[in-house]
Amino acid sequence: MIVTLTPNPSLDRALEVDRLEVGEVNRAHGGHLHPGGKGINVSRVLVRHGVPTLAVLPTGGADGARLVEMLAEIDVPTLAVPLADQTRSNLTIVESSGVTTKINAPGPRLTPDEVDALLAALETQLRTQPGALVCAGSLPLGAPETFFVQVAGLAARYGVPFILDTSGVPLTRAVRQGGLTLVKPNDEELAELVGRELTTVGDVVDAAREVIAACTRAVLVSLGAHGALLVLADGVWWAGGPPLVPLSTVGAGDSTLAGFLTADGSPGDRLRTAVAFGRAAVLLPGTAVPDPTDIDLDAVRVVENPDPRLALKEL
Ligand SMILES: Nc1ncnc2c1ncn2[C@@H]1O[C@H](COP(=O)(O)OP(=O)(O)OP(=O)(O)O)[C@@H](O)[C@H]1O
Ligand SMILES: O=P(O)(O)OC[C@@]1(O)O[C@H](CO)[C@@H](O)[C@@H]1O
Repeated sequence: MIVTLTPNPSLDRALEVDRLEVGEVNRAHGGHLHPGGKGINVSRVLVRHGVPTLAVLPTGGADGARLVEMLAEIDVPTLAVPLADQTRSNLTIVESSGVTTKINAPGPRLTPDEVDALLAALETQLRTQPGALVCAGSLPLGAPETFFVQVAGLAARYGVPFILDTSGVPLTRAVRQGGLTLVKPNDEELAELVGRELTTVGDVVDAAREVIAACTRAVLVSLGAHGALLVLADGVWWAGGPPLVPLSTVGAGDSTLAGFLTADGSPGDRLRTAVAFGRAAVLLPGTAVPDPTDIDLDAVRVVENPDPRLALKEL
């Protein structure tokens, strides 16, 4: 069983346009509505691939109720903590070329009691000793910057491996505190975390090793069209395949993480699966998540100890 926590879920609304004209009236020719938020997306993928999961999330207002209904319709078990404020909607605009523009709302403001209720709900699940806890996405207003530090403390108390996919100050605080099993940044989030530009494979590996020294056993760095790098204390693997023209890149990182969690075997095999899941996600519209039939492991090449001098853009 994998428990996910999404502190700031959303209804993901996607609109398709030929070309986005900024400052003009744009007419969409298609649209999609999906339950969203990074942890929720991980749970959605896990359900599709037969891995038991439960999504913990705060919800408020009509959109919050709709989100829980939509998750029930696709058999994603949820533990929803009620809020006085409203669950957010995030907007994606996808152009025919595959260029994706995303506008994320800040989300509801949680009261201190609601933050405590969310942590208490999570603790009820951690007591059952799930196989892992995945916390993913941004923090809503009112949640302290140390929110994931508190979550790490809870996970440690119950001996549950803690996997984190977030960014900015909440990520920095969690990394400083330690006690993580896996961190899943993209290259930009990792660059922000270590405070320098990352242009080569070696740059990413050095940055990931700093994170390993500080707080975690593994770092899975997604690189968009250039695949992903998995860095452990004793090895580095790259996996990727021919670039794809995306229908929507939203949630590709979440599918990547879910793919990694579903896979068995060597680190290279698990990375191959992760990248195949991410690639499958970009070929789906909105925040749709891949089915087993969408996964093409053969399209993914894995390289152990990739050349550190290679530019990320050359991968
Ligand atoms: N254009 C593309 N062509 C091929 N694969 C892609 C492309 N874009 C993304 N991917 C795949 O999806 C994975 C995740 O992409 P990315 O690094 O953009 O995730 P992310 O920034 O964490 O996304 P999100 O936060 O929206 O979930 C990549 O590792 C890669 O395997
Ligand atoms: O604002 P956050 O929490 O950082 O990201 C939220 C979000 O962009 O992440 C998912 C894709 O990864 C979407 O379903 C959702 O809209």
